[in-house]
Amino acid sequence: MGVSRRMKKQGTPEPLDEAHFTNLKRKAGMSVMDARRESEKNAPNPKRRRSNGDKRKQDEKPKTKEAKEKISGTSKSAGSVPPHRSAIKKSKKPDAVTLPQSDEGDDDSDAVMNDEFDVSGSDTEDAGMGDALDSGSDVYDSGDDHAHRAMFSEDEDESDAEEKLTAANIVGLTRKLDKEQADQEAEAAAELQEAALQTNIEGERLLLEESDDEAEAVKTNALLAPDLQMLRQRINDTIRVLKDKTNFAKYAEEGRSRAEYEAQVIKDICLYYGYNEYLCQLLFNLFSPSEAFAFFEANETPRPVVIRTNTIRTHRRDLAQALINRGVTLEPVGKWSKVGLQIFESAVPLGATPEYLAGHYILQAASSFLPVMALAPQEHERVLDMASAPGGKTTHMAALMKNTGCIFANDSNKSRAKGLIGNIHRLGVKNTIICNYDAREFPKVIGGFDRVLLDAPCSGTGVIAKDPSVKTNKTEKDFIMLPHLQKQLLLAAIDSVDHTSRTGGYIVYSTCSVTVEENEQVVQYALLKRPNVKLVETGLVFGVEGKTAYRGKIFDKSLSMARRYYPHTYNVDGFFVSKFKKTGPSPTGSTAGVTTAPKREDVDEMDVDKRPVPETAEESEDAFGGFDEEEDEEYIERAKKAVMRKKGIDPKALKGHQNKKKNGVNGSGTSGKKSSKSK
Ligand SMILES: C[S@@+](CC[C@H](N)C(=O)[O-])C[C@H]1O[C@@H](n2cnc3c(N)ncnc32)[C@H](O)[C@@H]1O
Repeated sequence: MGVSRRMKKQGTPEPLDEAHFTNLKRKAGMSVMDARRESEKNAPNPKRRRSNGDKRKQDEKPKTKEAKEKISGTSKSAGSVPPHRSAIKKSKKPDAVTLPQSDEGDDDSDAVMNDEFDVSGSDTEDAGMGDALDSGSDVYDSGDDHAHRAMFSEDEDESDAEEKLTAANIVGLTRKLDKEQADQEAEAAAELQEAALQTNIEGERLLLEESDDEAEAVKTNALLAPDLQMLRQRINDTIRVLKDKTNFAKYAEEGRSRAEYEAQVIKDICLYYGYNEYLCQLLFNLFSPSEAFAFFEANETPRPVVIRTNTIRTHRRDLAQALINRGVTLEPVGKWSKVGLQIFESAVPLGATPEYLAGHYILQAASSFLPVMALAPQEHERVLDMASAPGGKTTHMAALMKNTGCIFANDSNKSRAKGLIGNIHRLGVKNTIICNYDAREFPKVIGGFDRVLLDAPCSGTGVIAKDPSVKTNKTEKDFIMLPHLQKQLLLAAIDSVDHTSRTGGYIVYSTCSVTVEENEQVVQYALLKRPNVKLVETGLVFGVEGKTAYRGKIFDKSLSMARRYYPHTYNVDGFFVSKFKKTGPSPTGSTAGVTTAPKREDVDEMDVDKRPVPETAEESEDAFGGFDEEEDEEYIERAKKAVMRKKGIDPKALKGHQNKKKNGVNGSGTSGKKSSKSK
């Protein structure tokens, strides 16, 4: 009972409650985004925001209990839980600070990475919780070493001790929460009556087509709050009509088709949340109408702030203790991860603690752990991370491999690689080579990997809460171009793997998008083009099955082994994870095998620069690993010569030949030499 309410965790999460989402940005006549901007403007620091909490909290309540259940598809009896932000607060907590942006990004847009979270800010429902949680404060009191030792026990996943500790504090908390709930219910009952008057609008009226002027008025925030409420109510009502055949027969207006209702609700959702119509329809089609509504709602609130312990440098228990001592309120992210910590509140900037600077953790969204967990790279393997910047997953892989073996961390975007290099140095990763290729070319560069991760560039429809610009800037063209690139990249990933690998032979394909076009359809394409791979279980303990059929398209049955993650079901960023096993060589004519990986003995013989790498990116001359072009050229020349010598070619002889060609000289060696000298 109380335990689950109090200790609401990220891991294997329960569906989100609608009340949590509805942080009513619905100020008079404002779009969601504008209202958010407005509230940020008015509440620049957490303290101020919190002082407004009560009023907001009132606003946030769903109009009716019934409506709440309809929208979220859950009811209290069905185990609906309060939002994740209803976490424990210390009785005397220091002022919270705005948390920094994540160290990693899950799509190729920089905007995704620029979001800032405020765990105690306007999006939370913590009004009143401070008092309520007095009794629980000692669990998170940094002085209570015993409590935290128990919480982060040796095997990192012990929950017994955690529960005992929690139980001791739960009675007072439960009483307080129950009282709050009773008050809310009384209030809701009063509102119910009021709402019944307001919303008892004839279906005909609800479905009246808006004139262009009216639609424009919504866009320009000229509508008054009641109209926005009515829009929301109409979405609710239409969703109810569309729920199933019975409801349609019962509630639909005579003469109106399902398609008309659908068109209406899409239009309303676009206006209410600010999506372009194409994307709205695409996302709406993924779910049942009520689930789609929950998805759109979930995109309006940020996901929990999570950090990943860097086990190269520390243990989660020690890190947790160190951060608690600094006034951070946290708890393990869930049983599914041994390295994640969910941050509820922090008195210090998480991107500037000594532990952060010493590389003990990285800010990383919980769902970004999943592709690496599925890949499960082993010690001493050779692994390729095809699209790796800024390195959240590369550094996770390095930690799982205990800094052994070798990771090729590639990204085609040199400027994004700056973050990758920074993270690699900060986190003490030493088994990684950074490359800057278009990954479609990779099998021609080097192959024979034990495992490959393709965390593909994508539209970012899973991270709309982080980057609301996706709502308007992703168009039909993106959903043609991106899958095209993703398919090419996936084939290259497959062709880069050594199917005879004794320990591996695996490829993980992931995106932070939820569209079928970028996920199942890409995987299906690869299965058709590469009969030498099959899908296997990801090994992930939670997640919705991949789709095997979608809008008339039938996919391979094995796609059910892929996993989908949604903000509204797991309170994590939207994600897709699939895992392939390569069972045979790539077909002739494919990119595979053009250049295979050199054998270990050959690598040892190669002309390798053994000078120490600078400790930090700042020490480097430029951010891309400190190489300058001239220096680079020298290394390339040396490596080329070594390769030539191995092939039995005299590099000097070839140099003369090249110089001749450069100068357009076809004649005698003398002129070639001359030009070389003059140069
Ligand atoms: C989703 S992000 C990768 C995030 C990264 N895996 C992490 O965990 O930090 C996708 C990356 O793909 C890179 N990218 C886009 N097109 C590429 C291509 N053709 N070859 C290699 N990388 C590419 C982008 O620069 C971007 O950094």
